[in-house]
Amino acid sequence: MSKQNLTLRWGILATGGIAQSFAKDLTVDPKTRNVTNLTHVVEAAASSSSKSRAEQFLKDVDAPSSARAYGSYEELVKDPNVDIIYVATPHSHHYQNTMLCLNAGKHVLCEKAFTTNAAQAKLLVNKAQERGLFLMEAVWTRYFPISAYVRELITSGKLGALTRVSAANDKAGDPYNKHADGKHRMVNMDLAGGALLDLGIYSLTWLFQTLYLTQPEGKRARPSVVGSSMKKFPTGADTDTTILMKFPNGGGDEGDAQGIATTSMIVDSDVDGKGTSGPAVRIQGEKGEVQVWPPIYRPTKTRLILADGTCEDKQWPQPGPGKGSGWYNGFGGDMQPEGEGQGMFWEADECGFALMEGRKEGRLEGWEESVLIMEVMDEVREQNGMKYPKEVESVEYPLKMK
Ligand SMILES: NC(=O)C1=CN([C@@H]2O[C@H](COP(=O)(O)OP(=O)(O)OC[C@H]3O[C@@H](n4cnc5c(N)ncnc54)[C@H](OP(=O)(O)O)[C@@H]3O)[C@@H](O)[C@H]2O)C=CC1
Ligand SMILES: O=C1OC[C@@H](O)[C@H](O)[C@H]1O
Repeated sequence: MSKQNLTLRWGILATGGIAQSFAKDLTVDPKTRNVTNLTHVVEAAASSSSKSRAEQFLKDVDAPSSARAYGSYEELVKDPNVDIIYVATPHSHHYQNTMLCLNAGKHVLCEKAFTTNAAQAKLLVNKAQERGLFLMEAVWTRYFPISAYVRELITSGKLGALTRVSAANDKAGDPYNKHADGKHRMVNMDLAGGALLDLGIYSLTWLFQTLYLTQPEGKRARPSVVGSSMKKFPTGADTDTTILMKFPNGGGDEGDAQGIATTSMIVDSDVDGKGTSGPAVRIQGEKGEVQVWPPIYRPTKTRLILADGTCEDKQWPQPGPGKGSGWYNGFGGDMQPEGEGQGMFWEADECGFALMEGRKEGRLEGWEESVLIMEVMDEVREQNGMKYPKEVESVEYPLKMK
């Protein structure tokens, strides 16, 4: 029987940029997004650096005074009052950290990219299945109302059969000047850096949520990578990646659709930060198209253009008020407009709804799709000779990481 109400007690694993944003978003009143049966609480946080860092984190995110601070992840997963853990470490560590949580019997929301490769992702899924635990990759964008609107335009037939989706997630970070030492997680191979896993995942997300998720469940046809190209930083991490894909039945009865996913940390999809560069996602069907403005991981504007003359702009502000920014993107910069929440609460809500309903997977990106997207990224890396260090791609557990 499903539960009627839930207070979800979160443990935050790691205290970096996105952990701050996520924890602050948990404090946004759920009623501002019409959620009345679910509340979130930051119950505990852990830092691998020190207990005092976790204490400071809890203060910074306005956690209740009863929240516990731990100086190791191992202590956090033993806390009996934590229901679910948000894993907010670099990609390189997701497999080890998530496995630690699952082994301790905790539900997990793990930041994107899910793991460094599909083999690791499959093992996490197997573990969650075996232990009867909830596990979801934190692709927050999927749970936004703007994404629901776009998917509905497709499934209702308003755009007609889809022919092509192109999606660009470009975030100029000036790595050659600012991160030439190669230590920043975006360019550091030891931390599974690179545009593909960090930014390209969102371009793929738009391809998949429009051309794959919209196909009837059980009948979703596996897409293929037709080709790809990469430019690399001296460390070996990709700075620019372009992927061409074919989605069988992505165009419904009309057959295949094409997907073009691009990503860069050299150029920007939103050059002046004001939207002047135009849309970064175009979803094109035989009756018209819908466009999505950058940044495509947190978009707030769409334009629907139909062959019948319709041209409709919509704004999609995030509910709030948020707690100000702790918002950090790969190369710094504050993306959160004043008064708005970041928007990470939608995925947090999904975790709560799933637990109330007894579901183990996310509604809008289940295990099969997360693994499939990792397989696509594996293939693109393979095509371009991009390998992470052995221990980073290892499936051995436990493995002491750098
Ligand atoms: N959804 C979104 O919009 C965003 C998602 N992300 C994702 O979140 C994850 C973390 O990114 P972000 O918060 O920007 O990263 P940060 O570098 O800001 O934070 C990462 C944290 O991980 C912990 N950590 C553990 N081991 C290591 C290690 N060897 N090297 C560095 N840090 C380590 C540290 O916390 P401690 O010392 O406390 O243990 C550190 O503060 C990534 O998966 C990224 O893709 C990032 C930005 C935006
Ligand atoms: O998930 C993310 O979204 C915003 C980006 O700037 C950041 O690098 C990435 O990790």
